[in-house]
Amino acid sequence: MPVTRLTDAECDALLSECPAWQLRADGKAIERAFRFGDFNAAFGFMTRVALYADKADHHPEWSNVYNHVNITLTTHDADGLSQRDADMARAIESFL
Ligand SMILES: C[C@H](O)[C@H](O)[C@H]1CNC2=NC(N)=NC(=O)C2=N1
Repeated sequence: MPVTRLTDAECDALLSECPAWQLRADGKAIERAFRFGDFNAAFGFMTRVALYADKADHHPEWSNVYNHVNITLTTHDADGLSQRDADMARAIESFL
């Protein structure tokens, strides 16, 4: 199902609201690195993100090494950024 991509203005607004996120060089994703006190805290965060993703049917591209988590958000159905990514980034920030 085609999904509408964010406009440049919407993308700029998202990045100014969530300054810890960076726009990927190709402009099709946003990414952020997280560091937690230990693995337990990192995995608890990942669990909250996973529950959000399952409910939203919108899934991150992510990795975890001990207390580090890296997340990339993009909308495959749009081949770029959509409102789903903006909503998810804001939700993720609220988990911190
Ligand atoms: C069929 C299912 O609803 C789609 O494949 C969903 C699943 N999760 C998704 N996650 C992301 N990041 N992008 C998508 O386009 C997407 N599409």
